[in-house]
This record gives sequence, structure tokens and C-alpha cells, in this order.
Amino acid sequence: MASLLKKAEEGHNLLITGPPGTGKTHVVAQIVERLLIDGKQVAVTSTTGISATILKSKLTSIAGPDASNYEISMLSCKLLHQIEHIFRRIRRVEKPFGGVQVVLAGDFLQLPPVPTPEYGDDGQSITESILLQYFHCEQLSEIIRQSEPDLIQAIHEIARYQCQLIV
Ligand SMILES: Nc1ncnc2c1ncn2[C@@H]1O[C@H](COP(=O)(O)OP(=O)(O)OP(=O)(O)O)[C@@H](O)[C@H]1O
Repeated sequence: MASLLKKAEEGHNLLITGPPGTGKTHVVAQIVERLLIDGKQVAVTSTTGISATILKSKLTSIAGPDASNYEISMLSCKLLHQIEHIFRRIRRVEKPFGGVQVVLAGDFLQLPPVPTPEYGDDGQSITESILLQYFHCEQLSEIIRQSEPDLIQAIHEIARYQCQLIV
């Protein structure tokens, strides 16, 4: 986590992924708090109401324009590109995201994007987006929420569609 906080403070765009319980929400909350202490403006969004509620409960203060987006597996490629375009147009800065630092977090093995054909959005995941070249990507792997070895093994196996645990 220390290295992620350092990267965030240095202004890098971050993509934080990992299985359930590896501390993604925790580290995003820490990053937000740290950037606020550094005097930056931070906007936090989420693709689901429940994850926004969980994240908000971990934050003591929130304020707009460094951006953090949580539950990133549900963000479609099209929407990410639209956000990038809007940031560039509004700020009139020809850099990725108009120079706004962006932190994305989530688990691509959890909920996928919902296709919205009426907006021409096929629901493609951001994993193939060319914008990811502008991100420092880090995968968290240590499951912190659970301590039981069997359960942790089952979580990893479920994520790989290989669960063999029978109760
Ligand atoms: N560095 C840490 N120090 C102490 N506790 C931590 C740390 N990281 C995570 N935790 C705790 O571990 C639990 C799981 O963390 P968290 O909810 O951030 O995981 P997650 O990866 O976001 O999970 P999910 O994908 O299910 O939302 C929480 O209770 C959290 O407070």
C-alpha cells in the first residue's frame, strides 16, 4: 500500500485491481485522504450505489478535480473514453484526461459493464482500452478480509472458476 500511496502522491494515474477482500476499497480511501491532506481536490465516483456507500463510509472528508472511480469492472470502455474526452475538452489541455489524475479500482472478475445499445455502448470492458497505457497498474493479491486458509483458497479458486471446496 505504501508504494501505491507514493505513486498517487507523485501524480500517477492508477489502476488498482485484485480479488475480493484484498483491500482495494481501503487503499482508495487512504489515497483520497492523502491527496486531500496534500491540498488536492478529489472527486470520487462509483459505478454502483452500494460500492459508493461502502467507500463513503470509509472517508472522513470528500470534496472536484483529481478523480477516483471505484468498482471499475462495471465501467465500459466507451464510457471511460467519453470521460477522458470530456476532461480534455473542459480543461482545454491536450493531455490524457486533460491532465487530471485518475485512480481506478475494482475487480474485473466481479460485475461486468452493462451494455446500453441505445447509446451505442456494447459493454466492452476497459481491459482492452488504449487509455490504460497511461496508468500504473497494480494487482493486490493478499486477501485481508478472511483469515481461514480454506476459505482464502476457495476465494482464489472461485475467481479462477476452479472451486473444489465442498461443505
Ligand atoms: N492495509 C490494511 N490494513 C488494515 N485493514 C485492511 C487493510 N486493507 C484492507 N483491510 C481490511 O480488510 C477488509 C477488506 O478490505 P476491502 O473492503 O478494502 O477489500 P476489497 O478488495 O475492496 O473487497 P471487495 O472487492 O469485496 O469490495 C476490510 O475490513 C478492510 O478494513
